[in-house]
Amino acid sequence: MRKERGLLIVLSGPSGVGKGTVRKELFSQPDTNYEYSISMTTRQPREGEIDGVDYFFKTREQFEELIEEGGLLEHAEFVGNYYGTPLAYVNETLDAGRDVFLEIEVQGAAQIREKAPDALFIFLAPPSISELRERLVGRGTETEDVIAKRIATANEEVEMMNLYDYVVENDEVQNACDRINAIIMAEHCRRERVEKRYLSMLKGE
Ligand SMILES: Nc1ncnc2c1ncn2[C@@H]1O[C@H](COP(=O)(O)OP(=O)(O)OP(=O)(O)O)[C@@H](O)[C@H]1O
Ligand SMILES: Nc1nc2c(ncn2[C@@H]2O[C@H](COP(=O)(O)O)[C@@H](O)[C@H]2O)c(=O)[nH]1
Repeated sequence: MRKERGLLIVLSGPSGVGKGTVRKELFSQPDTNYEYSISMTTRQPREGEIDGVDYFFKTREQFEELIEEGGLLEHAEFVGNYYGTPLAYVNETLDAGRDVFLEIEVQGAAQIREKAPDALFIFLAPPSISELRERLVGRGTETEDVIAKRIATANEEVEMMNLYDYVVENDEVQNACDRINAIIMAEHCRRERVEKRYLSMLKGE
């Protein structure tokens, strides 16, 4: 029997909204049924970040080679650094029938919308821009200058939220996780219904 291709789930939203926090919480749940695609970046590792766990850390030369070779599903330059999704891992995992979860910024999500319009697009939104700023400052990983650039970019990014299938407010981490799990479950049910309808149409029922 033909194996159903997995679902590509794209979680996007401004820097500091809590994408990583929500994603880690989702993946800490024992019944999580999707795989996380580890991104590549040219940014310097933050304290405690591990190569191959948080990111695959690359030089600009290595990253540009990957772009040339067509090794990335999408990539973007964000506040001075490259970020991108390895293509082979995503394809192999989806082909094996497993769902893949991407946590990326909005330019990359827009590229995936072009290449894989049947992916599920979720925008994680902050309660307000001032709360977003507080979260970025509170995280304490960027300089004031970089925080200012990320906030300026966030103002443009929130304009894009109407292009997404769903907008989830990250007020409380657990609420956001519950909403995302419900959206993914509903999407699977919708796809199953469409597939059944299509098969019965083919059989002439
Ligand atoms: N619902 C929430 N309420 C309060 N603080 C939160 C919430 N979600 C995340 N945070 C905090 O906000 C900060 C930024 O979160 P996180 O690093 O997960 O954001 P991000 O969207 O992944 O950022 P980036 O895109 O820069 O990687 C962290 O200090 C985190 O603990
Ligand atoms: N387009 C892509 N964006 C990505 C990817 N991996 C992470 N990101 C996003 O970049 C910013 C900055 O990340 P940070 O770790 O430096 O704070 C943030 O919005 C990430 O979600 C990717 O593969 N492609």
